[in-house]
Amino acid sequence: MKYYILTLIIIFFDQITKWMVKSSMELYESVEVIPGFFSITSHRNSGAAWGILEGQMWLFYIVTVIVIGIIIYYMQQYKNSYPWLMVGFAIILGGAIGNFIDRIYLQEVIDFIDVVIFGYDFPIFNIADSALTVGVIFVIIMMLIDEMKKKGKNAN
Ligand SMILES: CCC[C@@H]1OC(=O)[C@@H](C)C[C@H](C)CCCCC(=O)CCC[C@@H](CC)/C=C/C=C(\COC)CC[C@@H](O)[C@@H](O)C[C@H](O)CNC1=O
Repeated sequence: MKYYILTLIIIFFDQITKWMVKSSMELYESVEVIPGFFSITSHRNSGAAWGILEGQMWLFYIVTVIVIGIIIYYMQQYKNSYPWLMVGFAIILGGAIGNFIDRIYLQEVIDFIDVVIFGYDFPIFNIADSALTVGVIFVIIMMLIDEMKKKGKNAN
């Protein structure tokens, strides 16, 4: 149960930062934080990553509900056996719900984290996207570590 607190914290920070951007910045207004690397740019995206499937809200609702359903199912399954995996799932859940709230209320997602990584102007994203990406990578790493542990046991 305590993992859902992590989910709520991510949703809270995601919604707070989006609200601050929406209420205090003009659309497409940009504030350089670290010149040449990191800016806060008020942006909207009615699609998914890289603006794909723009405007397909019903598809996003269905996919997001499926993602949330799968995550909650696995969190119930593994809640006593894989604590670190639960952390990863709770982070993904926070990200998925954060963007889901935007899509329901605004039919688009508020983005504002504008970074230039190795000279590539990465798509502008938000806290929810960061949680989804970090959570997905974290879960993959935890599963790989668990696989190696199992192989190690079988080898002995
Ligand atoms: C992060 C998933 C995208 C997020 O998915 C969600 O909401 C989920 C819960 C529901 C979607 C309907 C389904 C996921 C589609 C998967 C996908 O798209 C492939 C993702 C690859 C990913 C590696 C894991 C790359 C990362 C990209 C970006 C994030 O970099 C940190 C750029 C984000 C910017 O394009 C920004 O405008 C996006 C905007 O905020 C809306 N966000 C979404 O749709």
